[in-house]
Amino acid sequence: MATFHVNARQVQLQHQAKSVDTARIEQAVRMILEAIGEAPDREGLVDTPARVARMYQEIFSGLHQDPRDELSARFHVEHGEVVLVRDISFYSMCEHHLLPFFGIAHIAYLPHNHVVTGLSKLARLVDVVAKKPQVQERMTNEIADALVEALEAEGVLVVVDAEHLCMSMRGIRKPGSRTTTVATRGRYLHHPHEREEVLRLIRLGG
Ligand SMILES: Nc1nc2c(ncn2[C@@H]2O[C@H](COP(=O)(O)OP(=O)(O)OP(=O)(O)O)[C@@H](O)[C@H]2O)c(=O)[nH]1
Ligand SMILES: [Zn+2]
Repeated sequence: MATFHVNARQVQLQHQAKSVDTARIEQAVRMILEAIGEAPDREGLVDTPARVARMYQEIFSGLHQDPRDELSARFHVEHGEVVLVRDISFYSMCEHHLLPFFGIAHIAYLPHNHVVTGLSKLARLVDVVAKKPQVQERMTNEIADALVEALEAEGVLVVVDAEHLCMSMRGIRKPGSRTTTVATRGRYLHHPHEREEVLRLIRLGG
């Protein structure tokens, strides 16, 4: 069983590697360098298109992955109350400017029938939804939906807090401004006091 799991993951990684057309990225980066008035063949830039292609392969690796696959490790525990993992750091790329936005995600869920997933899997889930051109609201909702769909979680609360470089280093230029997004599912939609309790637990980490 464990062996199959590893093999499936290797297949998935091979698929990921193929899903980014590195040759086209290299051509495109070269064109951008020319378009901004640079000399792509000068010493410092000659390897840059290939470097950027390798980097995009890494930072956009979530594009062809199903977030729910990250939650395939499921087991029973004698625990029927909330599970909260706080302060999961992430880096994503804003789909409007292709500049990073980065921060932390907090994930809380109420297990269905005592079925939980591994704690690290929640962090893997954040990485998969972050590693593609994104907006923060969609990222937050994709995390919540994966938990409902894969774990049938009775309730989910996801809070994402991030800084967007497209607001800091260009445009409106407001470094330090932070954006908080929340996605609520299931029981927490209808039981505000329970939702408030989870938010209180999240604040304990602050
Ligand atoms: N809602 C939301 N907006 C985002 C996110 N990331 C970037 N944006 C915004 O996307 C918008 C794009 O606006 P446009 O007017 O098309 O682009 P722009 O002229 O570069 O806008 P400015 O950033 O205001 O200079 C900007 O207001 C960004 O702040 C995100 O994750 N969520
Ligand atoms: Zn942006």
